[in-house]
Amino acid sequence: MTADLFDLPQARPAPQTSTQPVPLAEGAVLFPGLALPDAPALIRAIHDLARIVPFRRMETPGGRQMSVAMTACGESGWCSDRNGYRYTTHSPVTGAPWPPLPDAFVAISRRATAAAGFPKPPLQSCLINCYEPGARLSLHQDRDENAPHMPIVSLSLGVAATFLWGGLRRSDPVRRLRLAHGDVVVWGGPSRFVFHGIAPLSRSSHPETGENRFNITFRQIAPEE
Ligand SMILES: O=C(O)CCC(=O)C(=O)O
Ligand SMILES: [Fe+2]
Repeated sequence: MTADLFDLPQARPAPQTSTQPVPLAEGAVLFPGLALPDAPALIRAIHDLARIVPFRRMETPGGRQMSVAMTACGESGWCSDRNGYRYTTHSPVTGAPWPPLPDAFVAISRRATAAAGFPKPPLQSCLINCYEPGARLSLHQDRDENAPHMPIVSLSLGVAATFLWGGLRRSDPVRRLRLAHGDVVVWGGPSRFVFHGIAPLSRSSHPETGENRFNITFRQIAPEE
């Protein structure tokens, strides 16, 4: 894969249909447009979930407010506050268990995982991120889960973003990839702990989400189901 494919976020036009998978590293692949047919149902499900547990901008352990607003569903949901990052079985906001995964979520997690060649889909937890213009997620590893053999499945909906895809060390070079509406990235195996993030979201608009970008990530958080 040549570097210039990745260096220019605008180099790849937003696909109207799915196109060929783009390998990112061993165990990591981008599926342009894989979730496009499911996008309206996924977005409806996000709005339904947000009525049960509203999006909120959580505090980091260092006391800063995240620019990305989050909610969750599944057996467990990811939370951050002054005490650290963790998964909880109940929403700290409602005190109730997190809502179950909507059927449309389960279906796309299964499809993407199979397409990437992993034997089982991660379905225990789903984090939903809402980015407004300027919101970002700095370079990090997903390592609050206790199931290193299971991949992360990540879907992008709405306004396109620049995905930062690094290496296993924070200091490794970082590629910039455009993630458009309906794109899916799966990373696992030797890429499970690759550093990644999202550059500040540009102000733009999408017919299905307005100025927002939604991201859904599926994770397995315990060694066995
Ligand atoms: O928004 C994205 O595409 C990435 C989200 C992410 O890395 C995370 O939620 O841990
Ligand atoms: Fe992440």
